[in-house]
Amino acid sequence: MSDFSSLGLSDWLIKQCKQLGINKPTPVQENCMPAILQGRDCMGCAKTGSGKTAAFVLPVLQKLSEDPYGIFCLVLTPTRELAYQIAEQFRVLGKPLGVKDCIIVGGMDMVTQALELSNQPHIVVATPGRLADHIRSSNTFSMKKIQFLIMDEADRLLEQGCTDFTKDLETILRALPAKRQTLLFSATLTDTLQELKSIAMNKPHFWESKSETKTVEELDQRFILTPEKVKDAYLVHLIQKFTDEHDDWSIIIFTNTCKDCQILTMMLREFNFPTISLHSMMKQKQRFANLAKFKASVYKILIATDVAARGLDIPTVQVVINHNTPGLPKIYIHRVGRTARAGRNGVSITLVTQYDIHLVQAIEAQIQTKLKEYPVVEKEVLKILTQVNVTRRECEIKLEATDFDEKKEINKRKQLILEGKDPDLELKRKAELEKIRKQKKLFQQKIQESIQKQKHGQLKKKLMKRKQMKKKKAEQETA
Ligand SMILES: Nc1ncnc2c1ncn2[C@@H]1O[C@H](COP(=O)(O)OP(=O)(O)OP(=O)(O)O)[C@@H](O)[C@H]1O
Repeated sequence: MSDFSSLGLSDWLIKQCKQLGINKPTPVQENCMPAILQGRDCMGCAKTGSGKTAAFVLPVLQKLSEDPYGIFCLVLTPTRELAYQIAEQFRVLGKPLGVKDCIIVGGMDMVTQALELSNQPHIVVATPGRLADHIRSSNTFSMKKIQFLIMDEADRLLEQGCTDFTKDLETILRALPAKRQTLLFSATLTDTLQELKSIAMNKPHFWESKSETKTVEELDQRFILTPEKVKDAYLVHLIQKFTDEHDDWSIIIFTNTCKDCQILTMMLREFNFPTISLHSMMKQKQRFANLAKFKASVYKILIATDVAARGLDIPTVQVVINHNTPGLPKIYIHRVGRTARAGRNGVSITLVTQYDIHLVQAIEAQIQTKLKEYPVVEKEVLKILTQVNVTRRECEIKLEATDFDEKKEINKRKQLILEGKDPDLELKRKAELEKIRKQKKLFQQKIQESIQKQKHGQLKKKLMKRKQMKKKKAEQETA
């Protein structure tokens, strides 16, 4: 394995790395940094926790030190928390350079951000939506001279999931110079490879770690098969067990929805577990505050939606629990990747109901690893089942008494207005679509039924015919 200096990194940066305990390059750094330093576009696909951030931060800082100006580099990332984490890496590693960074994310004051942008920071780290808003509404900054465009979690930025970034990305790309270096990184690039290649146009250097498995070896991947109604009791049992056995462990629990995240947080608090939550229906300042408290181990348990699935680097996390089985293998890979980072060990436990078995099979096929059953004394779980379910119901009632659902509705309407749509018209359109969908389903059901009837009728006819022939034959034989 080579060292940082043979990869072309300057002494001052090597010294900075040493201070952070980064002594030898990881494979993604070893294979991507020389190409970036040579001025090439680069696409790097390596497992979670393998040091992809430093693989782009270090060469950018080196190039910035040779010709410092603002805005030199733009980093795009799908979540606000991740934007802060990346900016921090630039700040820490680039300390001797006095790097000026600026974070442009939603949920924070736009005027302050506009001012910071006009001060020509060296590095801008942004989520696409808010940056596109600034580009559309302001002419006090220019990104026409940027040297680097970096898309971290690049596949997420390009996929059309619940947050679709494509329109904002178009706006941003139009504001950038064609002559630039484009760097794309993720642990799961392959699904969107073609789209990514069109963004990194200059024959990018593509590097992918050559392992068959998609998750790290240090991760012990487990599952528990449970009926839906017993899930929460398993969860409480597992947390009790982990907290009894380990003082210094942190746990992340992933849930499917914001509401589930909120209810589980309330429930675990009723059991006196130091729990805090992170989901997109919280105010941004609260999100940052909660994450900071979790990172500082003030709270040992974080319950989060997939807003925390990608990129977050919290070394104390030893356990990831999937309260629901992720619908996509890719989401599973990122979620469980919040533990067992940078060579550390970790455990992931996925709660699986009988309806999720096909999802587990898809996950196993993708990661090329079989999940092992996590041993639990079922008697212990059944002992707390009633208490857990009653507590959950109480929390649900408490939440219903708040304006949680109402807030969700308001947030949805706000989002539609921001997208330039009329919320009432949109609701009508959705209702009509739903009606058409139902009619279509009904129609398909009817067709299926008539096909079945027809088949049944044909079969009946065949059987009758056969019977008649048999009868005729028998009569002929007796005659
Ligand atoms: N060469 C290195 N040696 C030791 N530790 C490193 C090295 N490079 C980075 N690290 C550390 O490894 C941890 C994980 O790095 P990073 O967050 O960049 O992972 P990642 O590959 O981006 O993961 P993800 O896909 O989950 O975003 C960080 O704490 C980082 O400081």
